[in-house]
Amino acid sequence: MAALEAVKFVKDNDIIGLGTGSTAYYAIMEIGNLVAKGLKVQCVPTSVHTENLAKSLNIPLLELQDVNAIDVTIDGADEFTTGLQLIKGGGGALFREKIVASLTKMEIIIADGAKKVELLGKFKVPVEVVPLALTYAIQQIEALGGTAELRKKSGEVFVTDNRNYILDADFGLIQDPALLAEQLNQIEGVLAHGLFIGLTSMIIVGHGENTTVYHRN
Ligand SMILES: O=C[C@H](O)[C@H](O)[C@H](O)COP(=O)(O)O
Repeated sequence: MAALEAVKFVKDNDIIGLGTGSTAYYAIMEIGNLVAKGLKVQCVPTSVHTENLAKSLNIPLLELQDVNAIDVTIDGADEFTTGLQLIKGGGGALFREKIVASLTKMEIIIADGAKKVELLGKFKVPVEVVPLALTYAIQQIEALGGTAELRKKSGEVFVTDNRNYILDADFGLIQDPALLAEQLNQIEGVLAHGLFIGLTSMIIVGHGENTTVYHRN
């Protein structure tokens, strides 16, 4: 329901950012339906997985490096506050998602109500790190009071679409996400992290057949 509500903001001739994950999937499927019925949009995927899904639906695509601005992006989140702060990157797509969000005029997050929190941080903060900087980045995260665990999938080190690693960083409940976001940005070798602060226009939360919308103040 949240995905269908979000897709109502998509108009003919828009450039649309396509998020990544099991929630964004529903929005991409709906955009595919509308494109098949004649909607004229061009889309920017936030991951290789989303790119492949969009191609399978014949959704016209643009390369991220060729785009100056994006009208609407629909993406998911791993945690959110009603103040529109997010943790993203549970699926490892955080870097492209952050570039796309930063280029986007209306960033719409769609999520299940169970992801709503008072304070971010129960979900570990994904930090994408250039492999050479792994040990240094772990030291720096520890110096900030966190612990960092190298993400693995099926027993193998998880490698992002950009050929980097993910550290899942635990800082406990985060009192000042904007400050932590800046501190993580200062670590050499960190490409991006999953704290999305000041990037979201609205969050649409699905509850069964109903939705609740949180707007930027
Ligand atoms: O890297 C993945 C993205 O940030 C997703 O938007 C996030 O992990 C939420 O995914 P899902 O909708 O599958 O819970």
